Amino acid sequence: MATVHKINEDLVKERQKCTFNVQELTYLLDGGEEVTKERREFENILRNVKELQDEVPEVYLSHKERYENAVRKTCILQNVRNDFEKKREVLSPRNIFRAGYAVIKDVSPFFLHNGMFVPTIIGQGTPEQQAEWLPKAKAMAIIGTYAQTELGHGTFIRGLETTATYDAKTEEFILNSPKVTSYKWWPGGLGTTVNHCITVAQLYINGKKYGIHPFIVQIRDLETHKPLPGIKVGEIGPKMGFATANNGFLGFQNFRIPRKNMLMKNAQVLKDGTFVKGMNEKLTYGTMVMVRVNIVSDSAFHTAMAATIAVRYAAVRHQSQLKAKEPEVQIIDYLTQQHKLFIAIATSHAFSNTYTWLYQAYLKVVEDLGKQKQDHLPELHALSCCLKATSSRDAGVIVEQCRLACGGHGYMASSNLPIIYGYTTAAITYEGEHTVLLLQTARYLMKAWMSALEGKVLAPSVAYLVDWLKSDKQRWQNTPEVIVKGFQHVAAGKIKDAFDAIQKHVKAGKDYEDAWNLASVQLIKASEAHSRAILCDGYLRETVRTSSSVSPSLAKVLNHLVQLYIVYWTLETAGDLLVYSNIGKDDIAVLKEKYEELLALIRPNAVGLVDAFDISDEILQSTLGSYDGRVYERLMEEAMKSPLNKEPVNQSFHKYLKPFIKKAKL
Ligand SMILES: CCCCCCCCCCCCCCC/C=C/C(=O)SCCNC(=O)CCNC(=O)[C@H](O)C(C)(C)COP(=O)(O)OP(=O)(O)OC[C@H]1O[C@@H](n2cnc3c(N)ncnc32)[C@H](O)[C@@H]1OP(=O)(O)O
Ligand SMILES: Cc1cc2nc3c(=O)[nH]c(=O)nc-3n(C[C@H](O)[C@H](O)[C@H](O)COP(=O)(O)OP(=O)(O)OC[C@H]3O[C@@H](n4cnc5c(N)ncnc54)[C@H](O)[C@@H]3O)c2cc1C
Repeated sequence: MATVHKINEDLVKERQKCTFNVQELTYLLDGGEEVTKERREFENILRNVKELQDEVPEVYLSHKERYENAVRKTCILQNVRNDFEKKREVLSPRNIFRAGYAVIKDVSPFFLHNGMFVPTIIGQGTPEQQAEWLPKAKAMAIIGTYAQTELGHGTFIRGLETTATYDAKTEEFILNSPKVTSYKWWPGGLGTTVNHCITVAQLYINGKKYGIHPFIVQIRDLETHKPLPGIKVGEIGPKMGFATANNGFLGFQNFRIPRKNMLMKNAQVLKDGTFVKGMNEKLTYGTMVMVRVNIVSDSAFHTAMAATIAVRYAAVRHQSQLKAKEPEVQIIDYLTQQHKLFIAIATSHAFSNTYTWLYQAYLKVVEDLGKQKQDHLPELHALSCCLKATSSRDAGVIVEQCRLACGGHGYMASSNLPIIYGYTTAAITYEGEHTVLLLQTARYLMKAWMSALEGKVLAPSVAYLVDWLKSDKQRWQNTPEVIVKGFQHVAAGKIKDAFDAIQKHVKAGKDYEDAWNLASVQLIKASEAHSRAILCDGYLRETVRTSSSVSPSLAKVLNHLVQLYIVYWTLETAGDLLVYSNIGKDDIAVLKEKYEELLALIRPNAVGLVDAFDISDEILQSTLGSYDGRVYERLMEEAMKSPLNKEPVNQSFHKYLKPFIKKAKL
């Protein structure tokens, strides 16, 4: 039986100070008591699977051993999940996603199977194709990934070079990678794990190019796992993070697949080679929209993980004296520390709340598309791009801030903060590079601005442009509602400036594309300001909505958090607000005080707030952040696991050091 340790006294005291019911907040964040119970039950089962406990910490394994261990454990995880789902409802995707971190220390080599392979079959396949592939994929009788990016192109997917040439005689597509830059590069699990993939390739029929389309391709033999003839596949090697994700490369040489393997929900190729266009060619990009929406939720979770570690550590850690002759204080009592950490808690809440409404908007668009309606698709694309970009970027900054807030110990692998940073920061690039996605939103914003000038009715997320044009700027008040309006004024002002900059360049004789490039720094700033306005507005609205259905003590704390988020960003962007809104210097001075008051109000609830994220020690895997706060004992226990501590004298002493020292003495 596992030894039960005493909880650190500081943490006990912190938990006694908490003014709200932690469990109530956990249920709220999970989306209901039932979801929490399901999650805890599943995590508890995993906790007791002996084979999932690592004898040697993963960090000491070689690249190959680490991968093999990850595959072994992912297979066990999948079996446990299957058994669980036999008896009960299917687990919610978020609960599986979270539990995965308790098993795989980094990123699973099967990540892309559930994350993109299965969703692409659902989103891009016809009912017949779904009937053929989905049961096998869901049961994991076939394992797949999403192979889009190539060595030469990741962002500009219209420029992909893999070709799929239709041969009407045999009713097959012939896949080829004509150049080294045409090789697929990056797909998770592709290296040595998957036997299938969705390949995105340029379609050619009778010498004519029809753009990029998704194809299901079997790349390895199901029995021997050897690459099929005509397939060149392998792993791309070590990266900054994603150590066990098994990212791979893939090339095709005259590799034939049947016609039915092109996913044809949108566009089709008939037997005789006739190409039937879909309702909108951008629907081929549908899986990316879905994943971008999910990244907002992932960012909330990664931020919550880092906040949990750093807040608990800050409560346990004592360093320096505030006053001479008094004991060293808990570092959480330094206001600068609260400034670093409480925004991390609030940011996680901001992203969770944003995800709640964004996911509903996504479901509505999917439902509409089923009825051949696509009116809300451009707005969803614009929102998912800028919110993916901003949430992943903010999460990266916050995780690093939490690491720094843990001082030297934050640099230890055993704090888990370096690994969390590795996978958080990857999301800034994957699924659409940060700047590129901001520019996609800017494209939408420029059109919206033009429509606003023409007096047209705008989509809800940009309706503030019309208000801004119509009304005088509202008299400033330091209330959350007016500050949110202020963020909208900043966004509107920056959108107008970027638009005017483009017009100026065009008037000076530039092509629109060159004018766009010349204005693009302003365009991304406009897009960022739009994101911040959307985040603050959505977070405030969701908090007001939920506050009426929770206990008054919890409503109060949620209100402190949303205010902190809004005031924090007001002070961070005060320069912009001074330029574009009616805020005055005196208002800013008042808000500085308000910010300090909010830090003080949140202080007694800080540990309770991170406890409410309910992230188990197995998922956190952090010497600094465990529930019991045995920071120093755990640091020492983990250090003792180093293979270098297993023998009193390392052989390198006899081989190298001793002769070296002897020589030095002569
Ligand atoms: C329940 C919650 C928890 C869930 C847990 C589960 C976790 C799951 C995790 C998931 C796994 C995570 C995966 C990680 C691994 C990473 C994988 C990858 O990275 S896959 C590869 C991703 N690649 C990209 O994202 C490529 C980025 N590039 C593009 O998207 C495009 O090339 C571009 C949008 C930048 C440009 O496309 P292009 O065709 O050149 O378009 P234009 O710029 O000319 O625009 C034309 C027009 O189209 C509109 N548009 C563009 N994209 C879309 C879209 N997706 N949907 C709708 N409309 C779109 C654009 O707005 C333009 O409109 P217009 O009216 O003409 O202005
Ligand atoms: C960890 C990880 C996992 C991944 N997993 C997968 C996967 O499973 N499947 C898959 O298919 N892909 C995957 N990818 C690839 C990923 O989707 C691409 O790397 C990403 O879309 C960025 O494309 P790129 O690498 O071509 O960057 P580039 O586009 O070459 O970006 C380089 C720079 O150029 C700038 N730039 C490019 N175009 C423009 C523009 N139009 N305007 C202004 N600036 C521009 C960018 O802002 C950036 O600063 C993964 C990547 C990573 C890092």
